[in-house]
Amino acid sequence: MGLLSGFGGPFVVVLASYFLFSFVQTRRAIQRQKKQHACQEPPNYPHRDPIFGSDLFRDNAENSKKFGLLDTWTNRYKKYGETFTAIFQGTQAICTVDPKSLQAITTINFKDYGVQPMRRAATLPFLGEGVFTMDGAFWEHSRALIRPTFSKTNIANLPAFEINLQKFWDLLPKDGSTVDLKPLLCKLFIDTSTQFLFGESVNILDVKEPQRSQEFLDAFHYAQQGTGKRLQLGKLAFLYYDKKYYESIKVAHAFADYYVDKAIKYRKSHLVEKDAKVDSLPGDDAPERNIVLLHEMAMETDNPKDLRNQIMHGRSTVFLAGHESSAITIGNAIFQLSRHPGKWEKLRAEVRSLGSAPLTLDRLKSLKYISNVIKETVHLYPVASMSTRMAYKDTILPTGRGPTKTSPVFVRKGTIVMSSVFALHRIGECWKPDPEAFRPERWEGDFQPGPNYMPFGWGIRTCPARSLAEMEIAYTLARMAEKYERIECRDEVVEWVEELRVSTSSRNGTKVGLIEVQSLRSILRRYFEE
Ligand code: HEM
Repeated sequence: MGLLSGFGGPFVVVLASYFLFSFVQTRRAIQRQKKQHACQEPPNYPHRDPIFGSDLFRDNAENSKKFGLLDTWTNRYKKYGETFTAIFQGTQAICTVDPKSLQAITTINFKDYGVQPMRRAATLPFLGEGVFTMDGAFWEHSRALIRPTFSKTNIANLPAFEINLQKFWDLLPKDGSTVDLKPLLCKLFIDTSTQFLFGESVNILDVKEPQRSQEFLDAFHYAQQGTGKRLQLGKLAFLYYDKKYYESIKVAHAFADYYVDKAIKYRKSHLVEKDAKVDSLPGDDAPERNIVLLHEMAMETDNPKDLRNQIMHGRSTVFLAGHESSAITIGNAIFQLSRHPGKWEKLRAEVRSLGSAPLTLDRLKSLKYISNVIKETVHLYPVASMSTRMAYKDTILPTGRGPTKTSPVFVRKGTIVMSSVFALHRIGECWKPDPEAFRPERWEGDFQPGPNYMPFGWGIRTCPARSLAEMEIAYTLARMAEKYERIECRDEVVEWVEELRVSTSSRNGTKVGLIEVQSLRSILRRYFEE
């Protein structure tokens, strides 16, 4: 005791001096780097609580409750500038929608940033570790697992998709009465993506189908909703407790495990087949088989946990990505087209110009207006509306500050860099004069928004399924155009209202009346007969 009290004073002084010295050294190093790169300071968000940023947190929560968080962020960028600093749950944050900076984060300076610190803990109970939540070697391994499948299936399996589409038609009213397309489109893509992922569809479109699939789906959506809340809570995710959330996770995992077991059996039998083939005569070609993502992954690993994680994984899981993003985007496109009958007619005229031959991939690719409708839909309503990264080291955002907005911004290690893709798609000069208008025509000619447009992400972590998704969306719209003369808006609320979960969608769905081509003819026939 005496010894401690004897040394206590000098020890504290030495320790304090050490910290002071390191602090001064770090500040000097930062100043040197700032000077070397001619960095400028971004403006600060006017916090009332500059330590924890609790005012910003509360403001976000209140606007989220009023379904106005996306507009709130857009207005903040308009007010404080395209790049400004803030405090997010006690951590320094840089909020930016500067296109060149976002481009640098996702390409040349990719390794300086990561997603894991924000995503892993919040998503772990449900999604485990996988391509969506991890960085570095783990992410590279996960991405490598799914890459071969996406490169082979860039070409969507349209005949298989058509089978599901036929079942989808059966669920739609034939008499033009009001229907909300949102949940039905979701079912269409659940069947499509489970076919692609597991090799067998859960057949949720089938009205006679067992309630097991519905039970899984409800559990999946509940767990997904809880995961969305945990992501919003950020560092405070551990405070989130909901018994039903954990029960839902158990149901969803049990469902996934069934398919994982099958995939592992497939791997074993396929490896035996492969060994047998070594002894077979040359020229014995393997029969054509459909690509099943889980089987492709099972050929790379036999680790059940690894496989389940890849199945369960958020946007990256093929499951969530496959069924949600495309379904939401088609719903949003119809949402707008039902409010713009002239544009629906233009889309139909383009599809009619192809004649009666079946819709092949090449024919789909020639449909420029449909392609522009898709681009415009994800411009207005990006499914991934927010993007967040953390700096793993001291680094630089190349532009964004200074009088000409070309001066770099210094980013200290541990800073969160937050971006609103929703705001990015509204703020840039290229969107003027009508960034909020639904105008597929803006994509005609040589319009190139470059990094002002990132609905599928950008750079190294960009969506690997972009072509697949675009083809499936184009096919669905083209087939609807063949079938429906008119799509009437039946929403009571005219505006699009946000719903923020892991993905961003229309809170009020897409309520429409679908007027079939034939039924219009028969109405006219009846009219003239009378
Ligand atoms: C309209 C449809 C879609 C949109 C708008 C979309 C958008 C995105 C975005 C923005 C990202 C990047 C997220 C980030 O930066 O962290 C992403 C990643 C990803 N998407 Fe998509 N996606 C769509 C459809 C799909 C589909 C259908 C699949 C699979 C069948 C898929 C699989 C993935 C995967 C695996 C990743 C993770 C990439 C990585 O982190 O390395 N997406 N998607």
